[in-house]
Amino acid sequence: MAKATKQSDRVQTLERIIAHLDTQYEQGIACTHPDTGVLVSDGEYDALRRELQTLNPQSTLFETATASQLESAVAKVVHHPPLTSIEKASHEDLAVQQQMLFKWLRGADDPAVAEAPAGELFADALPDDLITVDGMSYDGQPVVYSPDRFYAAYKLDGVAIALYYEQGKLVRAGLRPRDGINGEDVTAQVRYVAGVPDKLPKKISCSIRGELICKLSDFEKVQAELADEGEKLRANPRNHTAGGIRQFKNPEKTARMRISFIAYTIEALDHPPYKTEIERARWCQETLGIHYIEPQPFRFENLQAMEDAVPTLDFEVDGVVIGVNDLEDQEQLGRHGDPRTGNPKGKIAWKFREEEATPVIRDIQWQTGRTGKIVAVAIFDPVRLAGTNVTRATLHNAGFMLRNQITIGSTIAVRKAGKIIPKVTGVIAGQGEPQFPDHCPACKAKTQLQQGGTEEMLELVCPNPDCSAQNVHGLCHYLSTFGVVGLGESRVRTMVEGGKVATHADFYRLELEDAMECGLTERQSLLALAAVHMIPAPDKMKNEELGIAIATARQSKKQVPLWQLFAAFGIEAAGKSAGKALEDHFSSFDAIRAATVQQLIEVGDVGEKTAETVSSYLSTNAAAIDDLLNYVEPQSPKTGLLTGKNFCFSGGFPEGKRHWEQRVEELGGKCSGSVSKKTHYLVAGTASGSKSEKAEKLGIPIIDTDELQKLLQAGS
Ligand SMILES: NC(=O)c1ccc[n+]([C@@H]2O[C@H](COP(=O)([O-])OP(=O)(O)OC[C@H]3O[C@@H](n4cnc5c(N)ncnc54)[C@H](O)[C@@H]3O)[C@@H](O)[C@H]2O)c1
Ligand SMILES: [Zn+2]
Repeated sequence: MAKATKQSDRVQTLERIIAHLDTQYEQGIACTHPDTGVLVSDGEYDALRRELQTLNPQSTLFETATASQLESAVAKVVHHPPLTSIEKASHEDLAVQQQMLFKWLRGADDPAVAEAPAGELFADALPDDLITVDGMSYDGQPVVYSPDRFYAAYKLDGVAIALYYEQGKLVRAGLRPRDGINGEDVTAQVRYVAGVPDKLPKKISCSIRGELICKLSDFEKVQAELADEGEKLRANPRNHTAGGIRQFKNPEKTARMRISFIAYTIEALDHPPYKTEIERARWCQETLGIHYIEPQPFRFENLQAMEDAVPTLDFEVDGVVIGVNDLEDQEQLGRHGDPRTGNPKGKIAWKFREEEATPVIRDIQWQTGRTGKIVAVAIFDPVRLAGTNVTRATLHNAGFMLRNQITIGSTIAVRKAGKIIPKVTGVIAGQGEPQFPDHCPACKAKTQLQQGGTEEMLELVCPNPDCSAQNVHGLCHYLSTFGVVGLGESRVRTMVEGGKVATHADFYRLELEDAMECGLTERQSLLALAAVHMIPAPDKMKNEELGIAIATARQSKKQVPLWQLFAAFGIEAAGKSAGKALEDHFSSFDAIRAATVQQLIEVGDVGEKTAETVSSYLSTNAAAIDDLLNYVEPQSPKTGLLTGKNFCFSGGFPEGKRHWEQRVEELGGKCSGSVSKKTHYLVAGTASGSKSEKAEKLGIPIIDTDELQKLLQAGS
């Protein structure tokens, strides 16, 4: 009795945890354990599901594709046929995972192999060209399978979607829902997804299914743009994609998310000109021109080679899908559970394994960041994980260390999957009271433990506003916001530690001798000054020329856009977009400085907390800002004949895009990187591609630089 109760408690707990994780997964936010707040890896998640499957195979949780509790009010697309999931071969023990695959191979093989009685697989009567997996056995027999029976394709780690075409035209698109049937309608958003054509080259009706992903090269750009705007970075491409496609209020925002589509199946096409998965992929690529994930004939030994090749791909994958190549045979195998919405028996997903190592912490390094948070990094002897040597990993925050009792000498579990940054998931042995430094490693101020959002988020912070580490990071942020290149963290630190730079204004007062007193050579010092004064191509200039250029630059104040100056301060949660909103609203820096918290809140895009932080920053640093204004002059937005007009430039311009943008801005016009309903003109240069198409669709006038010149002259 007691045992049964314990088991049903565990079942309930598992159902609660899995539903919580599925909801986060669907929302595209980090998947964290509901009780501990610690990140849950896919492998750990899969293990929870397996545990539930063993304890209660009848759990209602298995009746739907996911247990997400996300209730979405948006319109739905009814999927026909339903969008299902795939059974998985996944286990922390490789031998067990292989047995899962072998069992499936046997069951899905040609009837002559699948139904052969034990011991007869090698009898002469059976097909003699079977492929044997060396040294492996399943159910007491050698592992064999029919050649050409199966295909293998990478399993894309993205967001599943079905596109519906009628007579060759895109009419609907819906995400994969928990019930497999009623998916969120993203028809408006997919028009901004790369690789989703509005029209097919053939007037066919069908449903093309695949994954929305953010290519790794695009993801880098997304992160750089977010960093630029002072926004929070995304945890990974999949989470970014899941959130990025759900732009229900402003579908055109999807364009900025840089999402792409890759297909993996086509459904509901009458008289398909293909019979196998491999033929279907080729037809989709070659005839429809749609990127299809490439299937190849399955060979067990190739699984490792496919995993080894992952670093060469420009998108994230989390395994290999293996399926029956002949589409009719695949269909005939049927489904697990519900005959419509159950997972297909003709496919299995081989999940790449997360590798785990258990090193002993030799040392813990503490580092203070720009906002004063002090993070702990565990240092250990090199361990080999997913193809790389790992010697350090972050210990997240003070709350994590306290909860897990992590200290020097503790044996920790470190996991890594593919390209993902190694992660400490827990402690194995040698627990001990963590020691937090009493003093900031940089400025020696007394540290504080500070509650984050939840108890799990307990942070160690340096409360000293003059902390050198915070200061170095803050000064670097200031320079990089203005696009200063050639003056990186180590040079800035040298000058801060040498006592020559403490405030933004100090950069502009810095003399050659000052920099040299910090230990830089004459050349290094000149290059540092040239960077501050933004002298173009300084490394091509001789010392003497550089000296003259710097002296000339010093004579006038630097003119900087108001919003950029504001963003450069690095005020928490107030970056580029807050700067632009404030600039729009107040038009002058003096007006922003004079504004009350209440007046700041009235600005769209500025919340109460941000308004308070901004106001307190501006008053606390009033003297330093006055000082800085001796050297830089914030440029209020121009007003002129183009005020209120939005421009977008696309393609190449011999004079450079920036040249034209500046001229538009001088007359009060605004320039943005993407076309939306608010755009008044698209200025097309050479090879202006998708933006022109979009402008055309939205009925926005497309002009060339001759026509722009006329607008500018009318304005001047
Ligand atoms: N870390 C967590 O807490 C957490 C939480 C929820 C889900 N997850 C992850 O998500 C998975 C659960 O999602 P699921 O059950 O829908 O499975 P899944 O999304 O991992 O796999 C099934 C899907 O794979 C996609 N797919 C990609 N490439 C394909 C190809 N070449 N051919 C066919 N289909 C392809 C299809 O969209 C299909 O629906 C878990 O296994 C886990 O890894 C993790
Ligand atoms: Zn400090």
